[in-house]
Amino acid sequence: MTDHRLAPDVEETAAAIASMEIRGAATIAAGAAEALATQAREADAESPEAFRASMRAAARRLRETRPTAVSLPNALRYVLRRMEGRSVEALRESVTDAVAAFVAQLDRAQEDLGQVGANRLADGDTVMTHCHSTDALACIEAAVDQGKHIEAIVKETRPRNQGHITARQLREAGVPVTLVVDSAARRYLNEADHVLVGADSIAADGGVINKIGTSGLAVNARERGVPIMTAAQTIKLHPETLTGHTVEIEMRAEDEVIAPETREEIGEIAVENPAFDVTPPRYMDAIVTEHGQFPPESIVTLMRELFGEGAAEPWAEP
Ligand SMILES: O=P(O)(O)OC[C@H]1O[C@H](OP(=O)(O)O)[C@H](O)[C@@H]1O
Repeated sequence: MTDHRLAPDVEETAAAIASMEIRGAATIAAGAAEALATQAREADAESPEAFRASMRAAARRLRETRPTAVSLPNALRYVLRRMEGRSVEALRESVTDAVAAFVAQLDRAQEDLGQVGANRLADGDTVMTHCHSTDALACIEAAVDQGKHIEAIVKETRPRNQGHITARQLREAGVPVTLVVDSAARRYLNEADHVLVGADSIAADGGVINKIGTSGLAVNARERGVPIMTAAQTIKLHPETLTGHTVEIEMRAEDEVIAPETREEIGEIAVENPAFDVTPPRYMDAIVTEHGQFPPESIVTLMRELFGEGAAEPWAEP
């Protein structure tokens, strides 16, 4: 492998993230970090500069896969900022150490926020979920571990039906599950004590960027008086929003919404498939992180503390 060539694992991981075989903000972050570790191990760069260039190229390839979950650039930034050393060997080691530290931190953060989220749930509660979020599931699983009986109403989450993954994992955790179509959510809010969702990005104003349908669910939950929380480890905090940038919402392929043959039968129509939406902070009761729970409007203080150094792009060509 020469200097700028990407390790096959980087290409494979990038393709898997784009196709959503690897999906979910935290899982994407871990997958991307691990691909950087493989790049570091397999790069046969002859000079430190060539090694650095090959790491930047790998990070650029991973960065371009999906635009919305900020955990991806945050992971790449975490690793590249810790790349240091005067020799290729030293650089290599700094990258693999950074990746190991990053992945350990992700796991720890999820465990810690799970405890915080679990404390908000009471024995006998029914929780409504949307999409599939490992951070959100950590809260329910921790509540079950605390000995609480929790039941779940799981929205299927069109078009990709990640609700099926949630349903399976909750069943494995011993949680009784009722699966409903997305449009049944308001009706079933009558039976829910909490709505619990994950996040792909959290903006500085406390806006929660999560799977499409979250904002409508939040408005309905508020109308019904059901509290809604988002479980989001701090890797989901979006540093660019500190300086007024907005979060790009991914538009996915039209054939995720309608099969080409069916569309053909209908005739000339437009189809749009945004993957995410933004829930304004006033409709969200709490953001649960590994540092405790926050009212959405105050998340900016944590963001400044953890990401105040800005959103530089260490993968850019110098
Ligand atoms: O990090 P965790 O909590 O696992 O997932 C966070 C979010 O990532 C998912 O996006 P997608 O399915 O990749 O589009 C969902 O929107 C979910 O709430």
